[in-house]
Amino acid sequence: MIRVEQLSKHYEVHEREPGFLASLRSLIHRKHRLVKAVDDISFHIPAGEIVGFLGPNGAGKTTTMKVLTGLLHPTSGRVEVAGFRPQDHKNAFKRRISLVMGQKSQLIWDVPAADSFLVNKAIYEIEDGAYRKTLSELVELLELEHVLHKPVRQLSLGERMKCELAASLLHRPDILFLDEPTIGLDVQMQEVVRRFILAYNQSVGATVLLTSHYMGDVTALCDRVMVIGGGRLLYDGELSELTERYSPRKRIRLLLDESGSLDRTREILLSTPGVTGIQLEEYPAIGLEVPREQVSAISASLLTSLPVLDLTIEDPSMESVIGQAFTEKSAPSKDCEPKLKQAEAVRD
Ligand SMILES: Nc1ncnc2c1ncn2[C@@H]1O[C@H](COP(=O)(O)OP(=O)(O)OP(=O)(O)O)[C@@H](O)[C@H]1O
Repeated sequence: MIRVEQLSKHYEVHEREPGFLASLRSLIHRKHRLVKAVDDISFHIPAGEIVGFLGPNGAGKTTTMKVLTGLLHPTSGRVEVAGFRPQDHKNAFKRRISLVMGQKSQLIWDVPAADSFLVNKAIYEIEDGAYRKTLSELVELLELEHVLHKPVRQLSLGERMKCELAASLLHRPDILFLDEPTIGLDVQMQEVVRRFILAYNQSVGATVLLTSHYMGDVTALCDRVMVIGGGRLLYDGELSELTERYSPRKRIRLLLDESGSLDRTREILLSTPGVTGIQLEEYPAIGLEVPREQVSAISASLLTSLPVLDLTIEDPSMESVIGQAFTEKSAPSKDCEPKLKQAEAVRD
């Protein structure tokens, strides 16, 4: 559905030093610097898949999305989306895709969202029956009934985001590019948007490429992730594998019965092989780290040696996993090199 081969997008930026004289000098001698926003990346996303596109600020995620939707021309490489070259701007292509940018609004600020929807109806030439049917489905799924007729500027961020999603999906695209769709939303609203994306993916069979800094979005929606940094694709594979590779430890949280003594607890933890990162500051709540493959054995042992009221096992945050992936990429070990290279091959 989406095929990207050796895509690069480079910008030549004019650099000017501060100050009046430097401004004058730059009129004659212009200094340029090449910014490799996207640098030789290849991947393939089959129909119906939801893929998380992760990376730090300035990594090249938005640039890639803009190339995939035809907003930017690639400097080099081949891009094919639903059989189209996005840069050809064919109407048939535009009807298949949608780009939702959490940071940018497509709704008209001073009029109700319902009016913006009518504008989209006209742009995409949606016929009346199909429009009414899709609109009523979207209004129900996103619970938009009470906000549809208020001017957009009076809506809360969450209400506006739901209207943005509805506006973007009225033409029932089957390929979605979602750039930070939950940015700034509270936890409850993030959950509503996630559930909606999943429901849309399942009902339309839509292919989704999603960027987000909220790892909750990624873990809830994506089995596969691509990690980009400095314009290069650093990882392309299963989310679970990324977590296992770059985070070989899990966290165990324990809540103990206060009848036990702190000193005795410390002694037991220190004498349990594999336990590190012991946090006792909030005793009787305790945090510790254990090797991933020993998590069951150590949990079982702690349940017998300590007066445990509650035990939870957690994966590390995705931020720390990605941070680790970046550290290793800058100084790759023999072990991680093949996996990182795998990202450079096109997936079948
Ligand atoms: N029009 C442009 N001219 C010059 N450089 C640009 C331009 N657009 C983007 N860049 C640069 O390209 C790089 C990638 O930017 P991009 O917006 O794709 O990053 P991103 O991964 O989406 O980051 P964020 O998470 O902050 O949105 C950045 O270094 C950015 O400054």
